[in-house]
Amino acid sequence: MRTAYSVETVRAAERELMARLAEGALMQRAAAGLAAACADLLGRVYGSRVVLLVGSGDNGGDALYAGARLARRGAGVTAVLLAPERTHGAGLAALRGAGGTVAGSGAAEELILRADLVVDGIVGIGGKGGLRPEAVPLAGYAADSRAAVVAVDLPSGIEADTGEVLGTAVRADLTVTFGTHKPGLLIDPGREYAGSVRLVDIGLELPEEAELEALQHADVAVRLPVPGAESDKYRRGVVGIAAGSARYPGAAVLAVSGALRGGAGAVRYVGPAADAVISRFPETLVSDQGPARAGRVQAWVVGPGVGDDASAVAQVLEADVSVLVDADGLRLADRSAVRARTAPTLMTPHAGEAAALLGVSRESVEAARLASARELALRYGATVLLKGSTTLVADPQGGAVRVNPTGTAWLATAGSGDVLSGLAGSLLAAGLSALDAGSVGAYLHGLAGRLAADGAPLGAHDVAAAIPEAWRDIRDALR
Ligand SMILES: NC(=O)C1=CN([C@@H]2O[C@H](COP(=O)(O)OP(=O)(O)OC[C@H]3O[C@@H](n4cnc5c(N)ncnc54)[C@H](OP(=O)(O)O)[C@@H]3O)[C@@H](O)[C@H]2O)[C@@H](O)CC1
Ligand SMILES: Nc1ncnc2c1ncn2[C@@H]1O[C@H](COP(=O)(O)OP(=O)(O)O)[C@@H](O)[C@H]1O
Ligand SMILES: [K+]
Repeated sequence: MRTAYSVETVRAAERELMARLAEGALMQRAAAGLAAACADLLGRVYGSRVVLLVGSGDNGGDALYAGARLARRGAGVTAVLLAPERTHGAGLAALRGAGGTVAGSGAAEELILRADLVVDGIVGIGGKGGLRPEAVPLAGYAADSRAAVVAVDLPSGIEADTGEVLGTAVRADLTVTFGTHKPGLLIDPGREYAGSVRLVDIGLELPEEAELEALQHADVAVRLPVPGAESDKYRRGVVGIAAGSARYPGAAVLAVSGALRGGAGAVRYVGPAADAVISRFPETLVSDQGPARAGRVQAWVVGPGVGDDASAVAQVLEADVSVLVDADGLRLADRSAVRARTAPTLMTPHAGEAAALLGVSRESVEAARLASARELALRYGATVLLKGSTTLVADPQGGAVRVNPTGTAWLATAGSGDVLSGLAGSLLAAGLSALDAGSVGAYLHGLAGRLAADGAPLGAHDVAAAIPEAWRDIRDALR
C-alpha cells in the first residue's frame, strides 16, 4: 500500500524525530536523497549546468545542500535566491564552500534556459495559497527550458494536502519527496505537476492511519474474490443490474459486461433492454419485473442509462443488500432514502454528477477532489467513488481515502463508467466492502483500460474484455 499523510502529521513526526537527532541531520538525509536522484537523472554530473530555485524556507535549504553535493562532484551550480536576506544561511554557505555561485533574479531566465537541470526549492510543505508573484516567472522559464525539472518535496505552487493548484505551479519531471508521499502528489491536478515521484526515507515514524491510500498489485490480489471447492454460483454472489432503457440499451449491455467479469457467480438483469443484453451475453438471467420482484441478489447496481425510471431506483434503495448507485440513479435517488439504508451504499459520480449533488460547479469539484468526495460521503452517509483522472473512494465514517493509481485518460470514452459500475457491483455481490469494491473495481478497470488501449483509442467494450487480463496480471503478484 502506498500511503500519504497530511502536512500536520508530517510536521508532528518531524518534530518527534528532530528531538532525537543532531541538529540539521534530517535536512542532510533529505539533501543526500535529493542529490542522488538529481545525479541519476543527469547521468553525468561532472560538467553539467544546474540551477537551484531557492525560496526562504527549509525547502530552499534542501536545494542548497543538494546543490553543494552536486557541485562537489563537478557540476556548475548556480542558485537563484527569491529572498536573498532570508535564505537558509548554512545551506548557502555549504553551496559557496563547494564552489557554487549565486545569481540575481535578473539572470534567472537565461540561466534556466541554458541549464541541464533545474531544482525547484521555492516552497515545500510550508507553502499556502499558490506561488507568490515573484516566483511565477521562474516556473514559466523552467517550463520553457529543455532542462529536466526536479521538485524538492513537492512542486512549488501545489497544495500539499489536497492537490489543488491555485494559479501557476512548477511542472516537474521528477519530484523527490521526503518521509512520505503528500496527498497532493497523488491527486490531480497536483499529481500531474509532480511527474514521477521518488520517496526518500528520512526515518519519520508515521501513525497507522494515513490520509490517503493507493492500493498496489499485492493489496488488490488479496482482495480479489476467488471461488473455492465449496463454491457454487449462488454462494459466489448474484449481482442485479437495473440499467438501460429503450433509449439507452447499450448502458445495460456494458454494465452487464463489467459485472460478468467481476467475480459474482451470476448476473441478473432487470429492465427494458433484456433482448439486447441476452443477444450479447446469453449467460445473463433476465427479468421483466421491477427490481423488487426480480429474485434474490447479494448486491444491486442501479442507474446506468435508466433515464427517468425513478421507481427502479427507489425499489433498489429499499433492498437490504449492498447497492451501487451510478449515473441517472444519482439524480433520481432520494437523499433521505440513501441515508436511511443500513446495508452498504456505494455512489459512483463523475465530477459533473458530484457537482450537481453538492450544488457547486464542476470546476470546483475538479479543483478540490478530496474535499468533494469526503463531503458527499458525509452528506449521503454512503461510500463515494468520485470518478475522473484520479479516482477517489471515501467512506462516510472517515478513515483513509483510497486513490486509484491505475487510470489512463483513454478511459474517458462513452460507456466506460457503465463497465465500472457493473464490475464494482459484482465485487460487492462477491462480498467485498463498499470501500474495497470501489477501489478494487477502479484498479481493475484502470489497468484493463491501459492494457486494452496500449497507447491507442478504445471503446468501453474493449475495457470490459480486458478485465480478465488485468485480473491475471494482478493475481500473478501473489506468486
Ligand atoms: N518536514 C520534514 O520532515 C522535513 C522537511 N524538510 C524540508 O523542509 C520543507 C518545509 O520547510 P519550511 O517549513 O521552512 O517551509 P517551506 O516549504 O520552505 O516554505 C516556507 C517558506 O516559503 C515562503 N512561502 C510560503 N508560501 C509561499 C508561496 N506560496 N510562494 C512563495 N513562497 C512562499 C514562506 O515565506 P513567509 O510566509 O515567511 O514570508 C516561508 O519562508 C519541506 O517541504 C522539506 O523540503 C526537510 O529538509 C527535512 C525533513
Ligand atoms: N482523464 C481521465 N483519466 C483517467 N480516467 C478517466 C479520465 N476521465 C475519465 N476517466 C474514467 O473513465 C470512466 C468514465 O466514466 P463516466 O464519466 O461515468 O462515463 P460514461 O458515463 O460515459 O460511462 C471513469 O471510470 C473515469 O474514472
Ligand atoms: K518545491
